[in-house]
Amino acid sequence: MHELQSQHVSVYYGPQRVLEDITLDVSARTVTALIGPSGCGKSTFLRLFNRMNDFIPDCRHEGHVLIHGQDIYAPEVVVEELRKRVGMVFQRPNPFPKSIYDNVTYGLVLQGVRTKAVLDAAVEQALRQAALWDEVKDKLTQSALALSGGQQQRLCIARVLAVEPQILLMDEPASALDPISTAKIEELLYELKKDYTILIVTHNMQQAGRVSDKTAFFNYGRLIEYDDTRILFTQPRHEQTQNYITGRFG
Ligand SMILES: Nc1ncnc2c1ncn2[C@@H]1O[C@H](COP(=O)(O)OP(=O)(O)OP(=O)(O)O)[C@@H](O)[C@H]1O
Repeated sequence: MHELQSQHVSVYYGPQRVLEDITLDVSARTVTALIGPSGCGKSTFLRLFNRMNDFIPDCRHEGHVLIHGQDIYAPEVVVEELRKRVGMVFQRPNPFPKSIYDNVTYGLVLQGVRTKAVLDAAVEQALRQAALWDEVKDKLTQSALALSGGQQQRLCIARVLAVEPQILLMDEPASALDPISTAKIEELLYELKKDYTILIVTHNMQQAGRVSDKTAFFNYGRLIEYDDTRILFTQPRHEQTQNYITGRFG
């Protein structure tokens, strides 16, 4: 069974349709890159999977969005439970103005976990998974805001991982980072896909080529092409894809 499915999904902001009839299946434990020119609807598509678009007034969709075959917009779905299963990392690192430790434990504390040994273990595990443990293990009580941008972004990834989601949505997670931090995030994706299904929006073609198994190319709200990354970047079937990946527009 597919982990994520979008079946004939169209999305509207008020009267404006920004995604049109998107059908796409994503397998478990893969990285899928969403690419396309600015404004083509990548972030809107990403946000369907944790129902973040629910926060936007006048945003509505048609069609079905499924996780493990279940329609996540069905009335019986508890959105808070859904968001625990589907973590999200944003373009700019957004740590809370709290200690490194408190950032990582934030979600668990909200869930009612209070046992220090459990929280300690979760902090170490999440920071190791996010490839940050060695850099911060001696300063867990220091403010997260004192970390570098790249470290802050890995901390935000650790914060998401601590609540043990199954799916990670990443909206240009490396766009605000320097090349070394970007390389660390890319290495991390490679490790994380052993356990998680990852959707990542990126404007960086090389990055999409390096990190993803599948790539979906969007243009003007339509899914133009979706294929193995290797094929999409070397033998695209559509002229629009060819023009985009070779830098002729976007
Ligand atoms: N909150 C909103 N209200 C109204 N229109 C919106 C809203 N958010 C996005 N849009 C519009 O929906 C379309 C798709 O936007 P979206 O942010 O999903 O595109 P994107 O491909 O992620 O763009 P970018 O690469 O620039 O981040 C755009 O035309 C945008 O102006």
